[in-house]
Amino acid sequence: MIKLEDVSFSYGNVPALKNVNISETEPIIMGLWGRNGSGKTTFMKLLSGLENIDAGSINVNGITPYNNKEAMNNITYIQENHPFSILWNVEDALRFGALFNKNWDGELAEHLVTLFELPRKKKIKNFSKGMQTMLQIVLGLASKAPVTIMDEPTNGLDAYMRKQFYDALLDTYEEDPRFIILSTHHIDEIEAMCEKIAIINEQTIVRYEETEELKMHGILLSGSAEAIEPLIEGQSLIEKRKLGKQINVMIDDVFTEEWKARANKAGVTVEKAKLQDYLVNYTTKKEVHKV
Ligand SMILES: Nc1ncnc2c1ncn2[C@@H]1O[C@H](COP(=O)(O)OP(=O)(O)OP(=O)(O)O)[C@@H](O)[C@H]1O
Repeated sequence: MIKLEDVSFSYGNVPALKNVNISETEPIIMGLWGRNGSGKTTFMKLLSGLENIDAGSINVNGITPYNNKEAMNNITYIQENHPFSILWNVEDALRFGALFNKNWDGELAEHLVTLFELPRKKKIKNFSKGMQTMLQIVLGLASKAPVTIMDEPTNGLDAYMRKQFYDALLDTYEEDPRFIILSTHHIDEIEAMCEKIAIINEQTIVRYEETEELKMHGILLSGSAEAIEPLIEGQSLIEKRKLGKQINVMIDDVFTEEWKARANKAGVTVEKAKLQDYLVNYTTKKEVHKV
């Protein structure tokens, strides 16, 4: 489905991606997580052929996307704040979708517009942030492109609408498996939908793993300095805070029964870190060191 080998890209003199390597052969739902400026948008632009790579090789569903008219038939990229015409309403957007997407599913589009309770005649420019996001989701899912890329698809959605999106995505994916990429800053909002997650940091993909595997990482310990210090010796710490006599640490390791037993024996509180917290610490590495 996608294969990038040693891909690099700069905006003029500004490097945005360096030596990116990632390969996925299955039509899965993939999460793309990274902090601000890490290179997510650039990565999605290269996949969709909006920009050309400077070095390396890129293959998306069998094609090199840049300057390739086949890209339109294979790849849909729904940007955050998609630039809809100021004159358009939902019906105009759907007509546009049908015109430019070979696999357009009009029935699905209608179903999603109803599900998301989008007004058909109101100008899109007067939509709320969440309503615009919902319309972007409609266009992304109804395009039925073999490779569908959606930038921040949960942005502005409330909990109820996120659930609607979640259900709609999984329904259409089950019916028509395809390669779907969802980018986000907030992994909690998409992790339940994604089989695998790619982590982008400092302009490259640093990890690409099964969500379940990634979720096992990050151990939080808190207790007195005397109890904690022997436990963390030799471990890779990605966060360390002192609160009076208490120390809180996050260890970059897999949360196991063995860890629980060790911590309990030492009288130290132990819990699994939230994935979002783990990723933030992993990519900032405020206190990365072997003790
Ligand atoms: N048009 C541009 N011209 C010059 N530099 C750019 C341009 N677009 C992005 N960059 C730079 O490329 C790097 C990667 O940016 P990119 O937009 O891909 O990150 P991002 O992960 O999508 O960020 P965010 O989450 O904040 O949207 C950043 O250093 C950014 O400043």
